[in-house]
Amino acid sequence: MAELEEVSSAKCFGGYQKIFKHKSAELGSEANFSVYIPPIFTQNETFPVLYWLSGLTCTEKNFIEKSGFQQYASQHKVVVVGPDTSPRGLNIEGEEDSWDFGTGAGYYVDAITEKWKNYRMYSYVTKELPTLVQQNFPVDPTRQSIFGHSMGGHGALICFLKNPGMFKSVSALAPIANMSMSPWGMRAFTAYLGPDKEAWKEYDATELVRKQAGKGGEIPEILIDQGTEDEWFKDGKAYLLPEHFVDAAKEAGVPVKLRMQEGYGHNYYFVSTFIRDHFEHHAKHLTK
Ligand SMILES: N[C@@H](CCC(=O)N[C@@H](CSC=O)C(=O)NCC(=O)O)C(=O)O
Repeated sequence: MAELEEVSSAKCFGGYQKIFKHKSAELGSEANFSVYIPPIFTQNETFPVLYWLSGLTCTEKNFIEKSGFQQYASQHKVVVVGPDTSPRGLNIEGEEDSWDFGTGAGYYVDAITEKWKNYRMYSYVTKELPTLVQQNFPVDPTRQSIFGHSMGGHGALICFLKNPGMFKSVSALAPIANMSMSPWGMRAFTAYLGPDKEAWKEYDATELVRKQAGKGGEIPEILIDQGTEDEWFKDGKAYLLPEHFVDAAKEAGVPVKLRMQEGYGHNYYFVSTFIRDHFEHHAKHLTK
């Protein structure tokens, strides 16, 4: 069993907000992740688990320090796990040069180019981390869901759509919903996946939802919130493109609720405002 080292622990809403580190086999580097454990009243009790994926520049800390989610995790009795956003400290040439590429910008894909071969956040999030969590924390592996913000919203959507049955539900706040058409996505996919755009489709939420035609009845409603004053969305900015995802989902018969939130930006003020709704969305699937 992989060894976990506790980095920090703080009591919060009756439960504990913790950070752990370990040596990741997928990433070939040390990796940190956060875990919120709700109050435990019964011995051997297990909880559903909700995976949170963060956006560009984030570590495992942004969400736990800025969103205020712990009160809802405590109330709904859900374990919440949040990984870092890329491998770190690999000394790859150029990995520290940009805020939206390299370190802090793993985009939840498994890179196939030689230079970025350690950037395997997709396998880390869908395989290594859930295994670690199931081995070390009181979770029920049959009740898992996933959500995220921006790059992490993209990550949540693709992890859900690529793994039917693994997650009970998905939601996203201001996701990068069509990576192949987003300037962020085009740069990252070219570097991590190479120039063949067919390979990009495997990690593009809009392309993946398009492929769900005929399976709509099996997919629970996907919740997406988008701020109208989001600097990556307003005035025709084409970084997020939630409308492309909604159109493709509609064609495929997949239920999506896109809520346009008047006046909100791309920041954690927006995330913290709507995070309660996202817990309620997932609790309907996880706690019944
Ligand atoms: N250049 C800025 C902005 C970076 C930024 O806005 N990051 C967002 C995610 S964007 C898409 O994935 C974020 O979540 N930031 C963390 C936070 O705590 O606000 C910068 O370098 O900060």
